Amino acid sequence: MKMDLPTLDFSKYLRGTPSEKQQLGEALIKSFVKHGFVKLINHGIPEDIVRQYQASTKELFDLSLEAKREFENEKGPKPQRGWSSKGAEVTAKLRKKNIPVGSNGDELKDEREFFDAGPPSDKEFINKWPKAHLPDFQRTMEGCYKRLQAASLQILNAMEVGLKMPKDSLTERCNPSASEIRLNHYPEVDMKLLSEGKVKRTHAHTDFGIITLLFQDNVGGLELEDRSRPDTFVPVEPQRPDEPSALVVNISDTFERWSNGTIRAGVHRVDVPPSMKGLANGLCPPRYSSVFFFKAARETSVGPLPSFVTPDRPSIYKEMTALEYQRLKTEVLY
Ligand SMILES: O=C(O)CCC(=O)C(=O)O
Ligand SMILES: [Fe+2]
Repeated sequence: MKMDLPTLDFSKYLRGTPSEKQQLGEALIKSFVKHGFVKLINHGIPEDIVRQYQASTKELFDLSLEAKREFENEKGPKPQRGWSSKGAEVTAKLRKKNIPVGSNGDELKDEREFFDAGPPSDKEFINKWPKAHLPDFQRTMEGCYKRLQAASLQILNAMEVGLKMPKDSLTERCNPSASEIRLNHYPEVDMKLLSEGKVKRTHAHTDFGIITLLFQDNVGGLELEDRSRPDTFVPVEPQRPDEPSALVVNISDTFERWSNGTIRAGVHRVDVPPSMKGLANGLCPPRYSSVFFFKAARETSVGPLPSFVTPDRPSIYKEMTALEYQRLKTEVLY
């Protein structure tokens, strides 16, 4: 079953007339309310940055296991830093619905390895880099980080326009930056393992931040929940090799909380490419994605914003800081 995920031309916001900006902002919010997702073309991130981001993703995971262990993430209730091996976290545990009765969910593994890095200047949760093996990687990632943070702020400004909120009333909650880069590698895998049902490339979940920005490769497999038919998932078209990069953006938990549940986080997962659905043998090709979790400043509240709380719609989420929320969520993963 296909779903038409809106593709919006973000240059209409970046370089448009006031009325084009307004239209884009409203279309953005409409898509987020309906799907929790949108695709943006002409997103303003230069193509050479996107290519560097994707090439560095592949280069990192091509390192030997032994090399990757030198910058491995330490498990715990805290922002993740460095490399996480296959099965290190159990993403499925982020969504209670995933867990069968009588199980704690530990058998619901993800067939993926990933890498996380926070703000370049982070003194609290220090980044881990593959310095000895890829000397330029850190500089490239820091460049990508800055450009993706800037793009995220522009998208959030466009959301303010769509929601008729004062300019910067949302973006002012994002300084200093606590966003994170996430690189994913889904290794080539036997279809038999994926067809058994317990192991997925990534089990269904929502992300923790405000919005998530994602560049995919040409393989396919990202799926989002169809809200008109809960618990069914539909594919997001993969990137076409001959077209400029499309940025996939989804609403994440912090925005759902800020909006007091009026704009819900997009539930998503990674499955086999659409052409391989239903096959129980053969090999599923490797896949890579380059992601940016745009987050609120650590001390900022992730409780509902006053403009979303009314006598008819009292607050449905607890007050806590963005860092407390991240600790709570990462604690569940291990
Ligand atoms: O690889 C993808 O397309 C999705 C990755 C994802 O959902 C995540 O890293 O949170
Ligand atoms: Fe995700």
